[in-house]
Amino acid sequence: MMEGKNVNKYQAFGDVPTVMYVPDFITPSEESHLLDKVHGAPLSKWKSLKNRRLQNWGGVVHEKGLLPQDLPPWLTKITQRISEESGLFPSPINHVLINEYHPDQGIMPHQDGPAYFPVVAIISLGSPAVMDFTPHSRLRKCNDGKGTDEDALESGTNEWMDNHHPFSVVLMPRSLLIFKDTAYSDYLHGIKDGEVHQYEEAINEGALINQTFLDSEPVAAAEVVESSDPKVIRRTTDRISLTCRSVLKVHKSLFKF
Ligand SMILES: O=C(O)CCC(=O)C(=O)O
Ligand SMILES: [Fe+2]
Repeated sequence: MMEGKNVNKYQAFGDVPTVMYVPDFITPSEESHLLDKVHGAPLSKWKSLKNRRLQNWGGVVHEKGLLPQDLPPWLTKITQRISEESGLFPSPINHVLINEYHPDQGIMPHQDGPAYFPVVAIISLGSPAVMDFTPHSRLRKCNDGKGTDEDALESGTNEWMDNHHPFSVVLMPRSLLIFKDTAYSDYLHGIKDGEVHQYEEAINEGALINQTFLDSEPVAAAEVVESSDPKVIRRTTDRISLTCRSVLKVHKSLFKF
């Protein structure tokens, strides 16, 4: 696979080599443009779930592959850039899920489905949030084989095999997060409900220093507090994320499934 031309921007983190975070991947005006496009989509494009809304672009993902639909130009522009710069996608990004979260909404810890190539690129817009990664329950020490991921998350006192440990990434607006390989296969990822997200364990803390976040529009309604108890306060602005992935198996017609 070819290395991306800006591969040095795609810094991995210490013992979590399969997570990359690029602050300010897009400019404030690109952010506004993307937000306008997301909000300009027809209302019928939104699917409401219990705890968030989403738009599905690129077609319908089935267990066996993708029944494709062309991505609109405003999405191909950004996905081509991610693909070219990172050099991590084996084929064009052909699927984008757009999630919208109110400040008190999150997403349950989960793993992405088997239909996707195991590299995920997430662009964040609007309010910041903290994404938590938790090792899969099969990686617990003394695993009796019966533990569920819910058990693992609830007990909090788990010991993990090897160097698998829970960690978090602060997702600032305009940033790009990429996770792949081990982070994709051995961890669940999720975002807590609630307007305040702690981030003591954030692996990208260094990348947050000098963020011009508080000065920038249109997201001044949220705040990153650096103290002995660092946290992200989400306040009034929604967070919109673009989850960009490749589905390798593409079906030309429904009959070929
Ligand atoms: O909103 C995000 O950053 C994460 C979304 C996600 O994990 C997903 O759609 O599978
Ligand atoms: Fe996900």
